Amino acid sequence: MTSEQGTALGVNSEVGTLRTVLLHRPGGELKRLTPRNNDQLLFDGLPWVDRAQDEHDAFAALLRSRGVEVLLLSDLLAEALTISGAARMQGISAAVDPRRLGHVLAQELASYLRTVGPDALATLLTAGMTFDELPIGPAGASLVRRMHHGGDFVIEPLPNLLFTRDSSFWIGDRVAITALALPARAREASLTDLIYAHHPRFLGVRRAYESHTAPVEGGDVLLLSPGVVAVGVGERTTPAGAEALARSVFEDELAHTVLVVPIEQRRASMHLDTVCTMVDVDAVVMYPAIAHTLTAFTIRREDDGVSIRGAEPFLEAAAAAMGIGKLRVIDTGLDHVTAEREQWDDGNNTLALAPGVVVAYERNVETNARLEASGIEVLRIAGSELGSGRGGPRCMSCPVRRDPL
Ligand SMILES: NC(=O)NCCC[C@H](N)C(=O)O
Repeated sequence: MTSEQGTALGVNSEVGTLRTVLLHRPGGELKRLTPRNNDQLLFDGLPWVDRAQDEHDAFAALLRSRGVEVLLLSDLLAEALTISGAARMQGISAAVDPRRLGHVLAQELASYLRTVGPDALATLLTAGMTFDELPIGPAGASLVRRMHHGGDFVIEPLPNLLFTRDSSFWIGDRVAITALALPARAREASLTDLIYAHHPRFLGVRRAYESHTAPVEGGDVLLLSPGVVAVGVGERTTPAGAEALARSVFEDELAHTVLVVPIEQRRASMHLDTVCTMVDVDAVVMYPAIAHTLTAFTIRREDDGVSIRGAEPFLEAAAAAMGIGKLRVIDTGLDHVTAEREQWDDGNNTLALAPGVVVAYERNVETNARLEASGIEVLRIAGSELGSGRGGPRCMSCPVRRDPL
């Protein structure tokens, strides 16, 4: 057992010193994006893939240079598929959809996938497969094969795997596999599920939010302080999802308070972490247009059930729940146009490596300058290609181990 394996995994805040993180180095799945499918696959443009990989490598290198252990999703996936037949079955059955492929093709595809080695299978499960790439004989009795175009997907690619924040998150010593709201992302959770179930690194790790009763995405979940969780409700996480998550974390004694934060249902603010992230134990960077209008419902665990208050101003409700006098907002103080541009480019989506130390996209010059003026150390990364999926450093990282606060 390595020393890392001997150290307890878990996360109880947004800012405790980051020790281990899960990233996904983008690969062949980004090469599937075309002007015809990019909207449906939730990208705003077509990234230059080699450059996106360079940018991602630099992000991973920066984290390593700061002492963070970087786990890569593809490596974990291939290792889990190598070790476990059950993992292979799980990955294959999530990727083969008989409703879309028909039974003939579904059976042929599943039989083929069972013969593929673990590395190749990991690639197929992430990058997908087109009808042209089907290695099995003529269409025969499959009407579906006869009627599809060669470039259509037999297995849909998962370009948004890059945003590891959304398909799982840790709360305390448990991991939650999320229920992703949109069809383009739903299968991502089958891969995080199989990794956490079958990779030896995660042996014995227990689950949070197991019921999956309604959509909850990790980008909407902020661990404001030990025991206090904020959950954004908007385009992705639903009110039912937030309610179910609250009940689940109360039952498992992972939190005593959940703040449910309504956010506008539009692409620019698809998750709470697109408008607000923590940069210190008592400080957030927030999109100025909403900083003082955001509200929250406060759900508390009580001896005889739960209580719900609100909605009240978010900053006050958060400070009260966290037991601090005030939650500092780093006042980006920007004019409307600059603030809107930098919010769109994920200026508010920072990843904290420790209290007061964050990773941010370099392009958000004004927001970064304001953060530094407030005493925050900003480690800049390039993101011109990575950002075309509309996600920043927080979206691209799932902390697995932070020092407890
Ligand atoms: N937490 C996040 O905000 N993640 C970014 C997700 C971007 C992705 N293209 C999506 O639309 O889901």
